[in-house]
Amino acid sequence: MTNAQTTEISEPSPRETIANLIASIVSEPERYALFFDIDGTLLDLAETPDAIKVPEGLTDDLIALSAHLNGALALVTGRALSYADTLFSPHRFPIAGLHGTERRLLDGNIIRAEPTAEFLEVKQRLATLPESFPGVLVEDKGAAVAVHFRQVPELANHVGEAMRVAIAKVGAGYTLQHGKMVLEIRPDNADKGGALEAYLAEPPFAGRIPIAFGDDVTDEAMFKLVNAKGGKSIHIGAPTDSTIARKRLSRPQAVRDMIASIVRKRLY
Ligand SMILES: O=P(O)(O)OC[C@H]1O[C@H](O[C@H]2O[C@H](CO)[C@@H](O)[C@H](O)[C@H]2O)[C@H](O)[C@@H](O)[C@@H]1O
Repeated sequence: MTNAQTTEISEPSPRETIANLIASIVSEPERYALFFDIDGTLLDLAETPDAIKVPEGLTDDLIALSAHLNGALALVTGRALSYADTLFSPHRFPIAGLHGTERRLLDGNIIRAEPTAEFLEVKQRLATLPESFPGVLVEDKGAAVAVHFRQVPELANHVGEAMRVAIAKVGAGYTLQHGKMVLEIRPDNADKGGALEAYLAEPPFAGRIPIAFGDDVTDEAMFKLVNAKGGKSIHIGAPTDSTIARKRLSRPQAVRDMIASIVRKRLY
């Protein structure tokens, strides 16, 4: 699906520009709730899952932005919640992990689907996939498993076939999640849209206009929910990317610049 409605917000537009979105968040923080995807949105993509870098200053800027919004800032990621926590340690943001299928509540408790015996067995078998397909990387995320082929794109079809067989064996309660150079098996109890909806039902998010930033297929569920609620959906990527988001930023650096700009402006 080509998105003819996506507008480049880094360039002036008659309706809304990145500058006036920043100005609104600076002057009326109580109106907005911000939701950020991590890989490809806050952070630049890397060759392997563990090679990502959190740029200096980003955690402090996110903490300041969160304080400005009275805490209405959440990370909604495909990463395991526990891993995402380590990226921004020691601060603990509200986080929904594994594509929205696990979520930390206000009281600190985490809701998550318990892995089935079938899933655990299949995960164990998938761990041996690199023996047959060198270069393929298996990421064990606890209640989900990702198989990456970024370093061996020529093996995409083989990974696809292996994952179709795997998901059939896992059976009920799981779904095959597509992503950037990756295929994952994750619980089907929720998605990123469901996670946003749950956040928007509780303080400090309730009653606010959602603004969601994301770059990947899994973020489309967030954009759908945000669009339905009259919020702002912002896709990170090229104008030709397929998305239902209504705004665009070109790359993670532009997201980080936007965050830094809000944080600096609110000080004056
Ligand atoms: O929802 P996100 O926060 O964007 O997480 C999506 C997946 O991100 C990671 O994989 C992606 O980023 C890697 C590091 O840059 C890259 O090597 C890989 O090709 C990308 O698919 C993460 O490893 C996955 O578990 C997340 O689901």
